[in-house]
Amino acid sequence: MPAPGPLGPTAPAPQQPTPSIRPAVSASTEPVTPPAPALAPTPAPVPAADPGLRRILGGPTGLGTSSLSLARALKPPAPDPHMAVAPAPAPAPEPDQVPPASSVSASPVSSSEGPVVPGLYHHPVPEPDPARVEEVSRRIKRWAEDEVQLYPEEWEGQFDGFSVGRYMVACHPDAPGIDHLMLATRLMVAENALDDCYCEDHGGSPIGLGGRILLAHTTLDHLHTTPEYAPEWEESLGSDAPRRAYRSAMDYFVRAATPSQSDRYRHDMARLHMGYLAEAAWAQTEYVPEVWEYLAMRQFNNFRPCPTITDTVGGYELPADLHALPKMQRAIALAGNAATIVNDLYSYTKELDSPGLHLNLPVVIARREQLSERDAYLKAVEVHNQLMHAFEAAAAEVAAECPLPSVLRFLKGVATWVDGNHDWHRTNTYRYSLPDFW
Ligand SMILES: CC(C)=CCC/C(C)=C(\C)COP(=O)(O)OP(=O)(O)O
Ligand SMILES: [Mg+2]
Repeated sequence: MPAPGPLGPTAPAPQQPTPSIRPAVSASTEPVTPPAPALAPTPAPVPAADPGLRRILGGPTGLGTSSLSLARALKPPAPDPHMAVAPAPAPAPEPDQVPPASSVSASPVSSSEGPVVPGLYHHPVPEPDPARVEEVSRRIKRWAEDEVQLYPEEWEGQFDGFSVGRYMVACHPDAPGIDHLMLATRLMVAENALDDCYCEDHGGSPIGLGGRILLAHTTLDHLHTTPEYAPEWEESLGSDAPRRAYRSAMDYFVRAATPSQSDRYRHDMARLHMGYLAEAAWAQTEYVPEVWEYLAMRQFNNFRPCPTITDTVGGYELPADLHALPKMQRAIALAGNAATIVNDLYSYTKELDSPGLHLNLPVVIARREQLSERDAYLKAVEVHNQLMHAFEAAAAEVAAECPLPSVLRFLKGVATWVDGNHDWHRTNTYRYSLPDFW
């Protein structure tokens, strides 16, 4: 098997570097002025004619206010020859029309396979481009098996059942091509490998998790140390599947991203790892947190690192100072929280069946608020819906205050990721099934 990707300046190049996504400046020789993003040949288009963006941008509503909408004032996007043609979305309703059928599901069945959680506020997505899904699925399997030796043969069915190709194509419809999609797909696989193998049901345990996670985190945020100790660290990075996957996926990512995008990702992964540790500490002491405490933990043990790479995957950059705006941070946190509670709802029965008490929002609400399982689940749906509405309001606020093309495209990308994430959970009937509450 070939060796995994490089660790930095002294390490060999990855096996299949993709010339089209090689950055102008090597990640190891970061200039004072950040280089242009390697994957951003063109400035971010302004996707304002899209109803999805109108949803994010919001603007005043009510009779006679449509001309005030920020989204309507913006130009439509320049056509992108690399982008898959998605079915044209339906036009946004005028204020006196009925709201889009997309908003709240009253029926447990949506258009394609897999029921929607009844009452869940969500937005259906176009069917992901099948050609992209097929190619991403083919390439990710080659990467998992040949480059990082991710799983033993007997886990192959679970890898296929995860359907990560469909997941990432649905979440990143604006990716210029397969190489960009692969950046997100490798990271998604690596993140799940670590969660499964360190924390959950593929050999994971809360005991000693802090040490294991910290060492794995150095695949993303390298150890800088003396020549005496560096070789042992370098060797450790190939010593288990999660570390091999993190190291390789990050290596590809760093080569494609700007330094500040890579740093953003490292920071989000540190947040994620802190969340894993809180969850593990509570499992170890059998502590059932209060609902707000659970929500705080789940804000860290969260999908956040996935939507926040939407600009790198889209081939442009949201500048660091705009990403850091408090209102942008709020919008990102709410998006991550809504997306993560979607997981709690769809994985509820899977987690009830797992050994021990697996915390998720319905379980914690039932315990802490003395509600029946059904009422607690319905309350968790309501919490999710409030988070989604809060995200959309927060995103509209940022867009109104800072209507720059990169900001608008980033917000749209995050919203699209949230919708694609919901759709993946809904359609992944291999992995998830709904409780029988309706
Ligand atoms: C992809 C990514 C950043 C994952 C990090 C955390 C994670 C695995 C989730 C937010 C999903 O939640 P959970 O661990 O409950 O996953 P399953 O329900 O087992 O699918
Ligand atoms: Mg879950």
